[in-house]
Amino acid sequence: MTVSTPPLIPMRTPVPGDAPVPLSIDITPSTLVMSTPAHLLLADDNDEQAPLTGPLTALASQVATTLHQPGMVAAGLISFDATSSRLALCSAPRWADPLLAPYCFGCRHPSWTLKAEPEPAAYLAAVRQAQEMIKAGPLHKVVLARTMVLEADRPLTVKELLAHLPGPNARYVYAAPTGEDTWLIGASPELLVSRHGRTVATTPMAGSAPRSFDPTVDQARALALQGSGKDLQEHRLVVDAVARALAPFCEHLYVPARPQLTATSTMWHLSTPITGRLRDPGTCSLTLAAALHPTPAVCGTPENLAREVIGALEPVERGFYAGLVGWQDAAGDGEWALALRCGAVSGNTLRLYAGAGIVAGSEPEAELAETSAKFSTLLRALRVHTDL
Ligand SMILES: C=C(O[C@H]1C=CC=C(C(=O)O)[C@@H]1O)C(=O)O
Repeated sequence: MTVSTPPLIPMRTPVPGDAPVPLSIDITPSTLVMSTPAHLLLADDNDEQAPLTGPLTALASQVATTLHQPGMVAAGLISFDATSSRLALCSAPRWADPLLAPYCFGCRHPSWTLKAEPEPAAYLAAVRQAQEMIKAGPLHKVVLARTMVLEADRPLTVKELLAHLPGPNARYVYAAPTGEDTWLIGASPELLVSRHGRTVATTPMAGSAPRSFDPTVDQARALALQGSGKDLQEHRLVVDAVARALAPFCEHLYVPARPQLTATSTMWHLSTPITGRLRDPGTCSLTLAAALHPTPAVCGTPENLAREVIGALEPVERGFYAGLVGWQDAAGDGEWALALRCGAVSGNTLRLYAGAGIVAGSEPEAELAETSAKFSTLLRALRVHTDL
């Protein structure tokens, strides 16, 4: 069994003013917080420039004209449907070492009430409907998501929620403002794309299995995933789409023939670390993100049909879930993770999102269990005990 190491991301060279791991993170309601395998970024809105809110296709040129000073970054969220974004333009980003472990000790957790939306039975019905469409063709794969609404007995703060999220293998931990006193927080395993100089990296994931507390069962699930025809097919669709989208930008593109296993604290995933070298050093990270998003890891194939099916079968708008969270600097370097394993925070409410890739060979009950396991990334971190 091969278990992957994190993707190769060159460390950013420390500059004067960088801080060591912070003991307490100083954030305001407009701070984007993003911890990646290489660093922690804290980016605040610039008082003189409103955040960029346009479609993904317009962002590369808007960011290029707006980031006029070395050291500035544009950082934030891009929606799943790519029509809207919220990128703060930050002239003095704070960089520090990544967050590796929870940094909240002995806090009082709220009491929660939970409600699945839609109910599990409705999700199962939607999965079966999607499978009928796949049988009829030409749909091959669609990612169907559901949500879980958690109501706390008191208002939630991003600071307290974020403090519990870092942990083993949650490669991208983030809290990003989405509006007046609303945020998306999450702990995602998946890198959509990074660009550092001429080096491009992406780690598509698809094909998953919940982890088990029993080590024997856990290993058996990992091995079964590695040999599962259904999961390998689901994974291949994503790798092919990603390689096709990146190829025109790259003079070399290394695509491993077989996926690896990646573990998070709650899931096993099939993942393929792809690296490339840019043909044109002027291609920025947002141009690459626009060419890739949405991959079949969050949407499906064919893409337009999958989008329609998602619109028809998912009762809750995705918003920024399954969109992108990340940053780009004035040199065009940047990192964009998929906004997965996340929840939208507003007042006392936290709405969690989780999806699963549906293909012809899917078993609806297993896809429901997979979404439950994906919810448990945040539920466990926040000490919410529930039988999903
Ligand atoms: C859509 C989600 O996960 C994606 C990422 C990794 C594996 C996936 C899968 O196996 O279905 C999903 O494509 C989610 O976490 O909500």
